[in-house]
Amino acid sequence: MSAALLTPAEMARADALTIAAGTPGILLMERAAAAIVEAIEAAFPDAVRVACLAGPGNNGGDAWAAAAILQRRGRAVAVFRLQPPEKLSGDAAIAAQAFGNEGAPLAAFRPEAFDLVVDGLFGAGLSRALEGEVAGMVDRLNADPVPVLSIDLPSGISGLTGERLGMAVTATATVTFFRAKPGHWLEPGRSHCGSVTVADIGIAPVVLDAIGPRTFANEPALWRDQLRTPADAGHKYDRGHAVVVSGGAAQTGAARLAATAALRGGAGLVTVLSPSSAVLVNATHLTAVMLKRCDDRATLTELLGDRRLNALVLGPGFGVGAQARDYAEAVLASEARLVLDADGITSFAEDPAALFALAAQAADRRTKGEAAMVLTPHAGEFKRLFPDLAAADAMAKPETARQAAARARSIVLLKGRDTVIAAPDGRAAINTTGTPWLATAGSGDVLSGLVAAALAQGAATFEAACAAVWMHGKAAEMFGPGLIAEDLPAMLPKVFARLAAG
Ligand SMILES: NC(=O)C1=CN([C@@H]2O[C@H](COP(=O)(O)OP(=O)(O)OC[C@H]3O[C@@H](n4cnc5c(N)ncnc54)[C@H](O)[C@@H]3O)[C@@H](O)[C@H]2O)[C@@H](O)CC1
Ligand SMILES: Nc1ncnc2c1ncn2[C@@H]1O[C@H](COP(=O)(O)OP(=O)(O)O)[C@@H](O)[C@H]1O
Ligand SMILES: [K+]
Repeated sequence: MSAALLTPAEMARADALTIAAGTPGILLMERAAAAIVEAIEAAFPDAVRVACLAGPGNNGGDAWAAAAILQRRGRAVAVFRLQPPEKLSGDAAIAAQAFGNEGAPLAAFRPEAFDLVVDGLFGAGLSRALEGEVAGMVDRLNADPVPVLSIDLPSGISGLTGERLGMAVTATATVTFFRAKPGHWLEPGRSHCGSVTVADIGIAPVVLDAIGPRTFANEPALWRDQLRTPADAGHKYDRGHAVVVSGGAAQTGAARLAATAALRGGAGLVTVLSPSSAVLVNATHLTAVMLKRCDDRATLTELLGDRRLNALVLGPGFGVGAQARDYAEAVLASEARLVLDADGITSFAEDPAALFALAAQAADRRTKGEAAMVLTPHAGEFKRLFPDLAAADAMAKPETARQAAARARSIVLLKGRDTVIAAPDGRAAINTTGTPWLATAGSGDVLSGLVAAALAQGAATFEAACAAVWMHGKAAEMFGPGLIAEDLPAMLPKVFARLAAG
């Protein structure tokens, strides 16, 4: 549960359960303020003139409380507030009254007069778009180079969806409490947060049992126990046999990228299935990856009769059409799990329901109805299978992916900077790794191969997809600038070493 993300409503429940169990709200606020000050001391030790912007709710209360501590520690603190202390209520009123002066109206705030700005305007309670005086002020603040530390969330960012409600603060750093929120990881929220620190304010993790969060940060804690390391006396077949289907002679590179990634990702064996027309070109480029001829569905079905071939990638460079549909049907009728990507997805654009019915039958045959297919669309491909969900602008990305997964009875891995992986049972994970250098031809093919590697090695379908996405992003981070798709598989040994180090 350490990877759980809490929606603002769930976080309010965590607060309420903690308060009901005997911790006063003002104590939580004081601890939140102490965590903010600690973050300031670590990141901005030399900031002398500090402005604390205080909104009308408890986010403002945190700002008043932090202002008091900063002042005691010798910083020159000024509070600019939307409401004077006497107009506040609850814990925020207590914190504001304890500060010692009334602060100044927000209109008097000038960013250029400060070394650091603490943004305590709105957090979890943001309920509508920033407008008027506040919107203008945020605009001026964002245009000024002064660093900003946001309390809980950059004001204007929805903790639920990561959306900008009107206008939003662009922070240098954000300190949130107990657990991060989806809006810290979903774009554009993620880009507004700067570095995110999650502070312990004494909320007991046991409250999560009552809350039952369904959204997670995609971190190793979510899937580490599903990954296998080769056993001392292990055999290559213990690590599964991944299969990648190649396109015709002019489109073979994508399959080979996926195949290399599957092998580096730990599958014991990897075979490229190639149409006759492309066998020669594939043969010239493959070494550890094996090659087999396959020109029709009957051959594929026969090959999959060997149950050791347990995970298959279909789609990269394959071509859109009836043969892709036929092959997908053959794989979903077998015991192997399917990663359907790129052209494989597009081939079902005219009849997504047919694909979903095949996936449902395959899931029904598996233990506990576990998904037998991972769909790996980018936004454009997603729209082809789920046009109505893609059009529902107001829906948060995890919710969109979750509804798609339920409909397709499959794991849906919706790519982008904030890739989301969702399962039919409602779990959704937001990825935490990656760099914009991943936006390069062929990087999606590598990802498909990595998913197949984790499936081949026996990971549960949701966890396999999550692990692959994390490792793919981590490989890009560790490689750094200048990345092309070929570099990703080569980085995997370092990614595994990082994972092993904890
Ligand atoms: N006791 C607790 O429950 C704790 C709460 N904490 C803090 O409390 C915050 C949540 O507090 P609240 O629920 O009071 O919510 P906020 O302080 O985030 O905002 C709620 C207030 O802002 C107003 N508002 C919302 N959107 C607006 C807009 N666009 N323009 C103008 N006014 C707007 C609302 O009417 C309400 O008065 C968290 O973000 C966190 O910083 C922390 O102190 C930890 C403990
Ligand atoms: N700006 C970005 N930041 C981080 N990751 C990105 C970004 N843009 C794309 N990606 C990732 O790069 C990969 C691209 O996949 P895809 O769109 O299928 O490309 P291709 O078809 O060229 O292989 C996905 O894993 C996606 O999440
Ligand atoms: K804030």
